Amino acid sequence: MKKISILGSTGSIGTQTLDIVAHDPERYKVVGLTAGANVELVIEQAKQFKPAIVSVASKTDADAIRPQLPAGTRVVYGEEGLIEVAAGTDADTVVTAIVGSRGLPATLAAINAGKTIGLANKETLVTAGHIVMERAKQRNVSILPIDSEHSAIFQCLNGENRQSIKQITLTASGGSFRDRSREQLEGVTVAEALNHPNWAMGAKITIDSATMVNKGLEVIEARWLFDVTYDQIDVIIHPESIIHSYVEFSDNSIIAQLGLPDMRVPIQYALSYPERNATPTNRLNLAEIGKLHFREMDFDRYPCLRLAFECGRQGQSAPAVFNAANEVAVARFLKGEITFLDIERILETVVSRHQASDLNDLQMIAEVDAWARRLAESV
Ligand SMILES: NC(=O)C1=CN([C@@H]2O[C@H](COP(=O)(O)OP(=O)(O)OC[C@H]3O[C@@H](n4cnc5c(N)ncnc54)[C@H](OP(=O)(O)O)[C@@H]3O)[C@@H](O)[C@H]2O)C=CC1
Ligand SMILES: CC(=O)[C@@H](O)[C@H](O)COP(=O)(O)O
Ligand SMILES: [Mn+2]
Repeated sequence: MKKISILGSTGSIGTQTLDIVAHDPERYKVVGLTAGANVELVIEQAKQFKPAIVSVASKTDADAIRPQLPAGTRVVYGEEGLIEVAAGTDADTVVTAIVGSRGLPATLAAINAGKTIGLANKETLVTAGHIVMERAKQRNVSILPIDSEHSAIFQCLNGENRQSIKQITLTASGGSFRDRSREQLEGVTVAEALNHPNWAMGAKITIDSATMVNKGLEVIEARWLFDVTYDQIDVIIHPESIIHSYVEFSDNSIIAQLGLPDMRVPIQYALSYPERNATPTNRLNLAEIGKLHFREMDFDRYPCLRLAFECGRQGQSAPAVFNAANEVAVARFLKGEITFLDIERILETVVSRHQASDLNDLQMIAEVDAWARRLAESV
């Protein structure tokens, strides 16, 4: 039986991970859960899955939920609580499903403790890819991608010689506004932006998908996970999200991974790797679908993707600044403080005012992250 802790169990990835666990209770046991604001849901989850430890955002929440949890459940809170759940249990695998770079310290703590990482939280790799990957190598820890594109690539590379990779191509749905011109983006609403054509996901990633920042983060994530150069990474628009990504090899052969857009497949693969287990998902029927479509990426239509490539190529602190500015801009858009197009204006302003420098530790990362956030709040 595999023991699992989930950081961010109340979110889209967190709840789908629990769905996989509930589908296979003989194979998986939950030992730790963490929530942010949604204490009602984490209470329900704790009653159903009986983890040894639960973390919530604040001491007030921790004190309030303690009497409602199964007897013996440890309740912790805050940043230290997250780290305790990430590193202080007998979990084999820690699923990182918190949104944003705030997940970084707990992810590193889990790696330090020798836990296998099921990585959904792409912002951690964008912010500190060099530190995370180096630490994982030192500790001989596997980082198994949950992000659908990276799970696809990981599956395409199974048994392949990494030296034979010619090109990795990430597929992008195009997001909520894929059929609109840039002029038609003026005045779009939050509700429209949250209406993703293919995937039901948390609010932040859904907005990132619409701006194409999500694909930018994924380009940087792929650079670290698969140790390839930015020249080896390409993005193509594929509106159906059936081909989740593909790899071209030195002999011009291409291997792709396909499936219906359902995150429970890549989650299951990360939990069961190197085995494959059944999932409670629907099967793909290509004859029923009939046609799949592809379009070349238009970097003028999606300037945030161009900026992400530039930040990735620049390296050092540039990706961390790009990520932090984006987290603030998206939060401001979701609160109705700025327009959709202001997100990219903020990103461009913050990135252009940043002088990239080396990031050697968490303290330096925290400082540059805070600088970018302050500027993104004030633009
Ligand atoms: N959703 C998807 O299909 C995919 C998501 N990802 C990545 O996975 C990660 C999670 O995404 P998703 O599940 O959509 O996001 P959600 O917004 O649905 O969930 C985020 C989770 O993080 C928790 N959280 C938020 N703020 C805090 C905080 N301050 N302290 C502690 N916990 C906090 C939330 O808790 P609460 O709700 O209790 O406040 C929730 O459990 C992201 O990095 C995303 O990019 C990658 C590929 C696909
Ligand atoms: C499900 C998943 O992995 C998301 O990151 C998804 O890729 C978002 O879709 P697009 O960014 O392609 O619109
Ligand atoms: Mn993805």
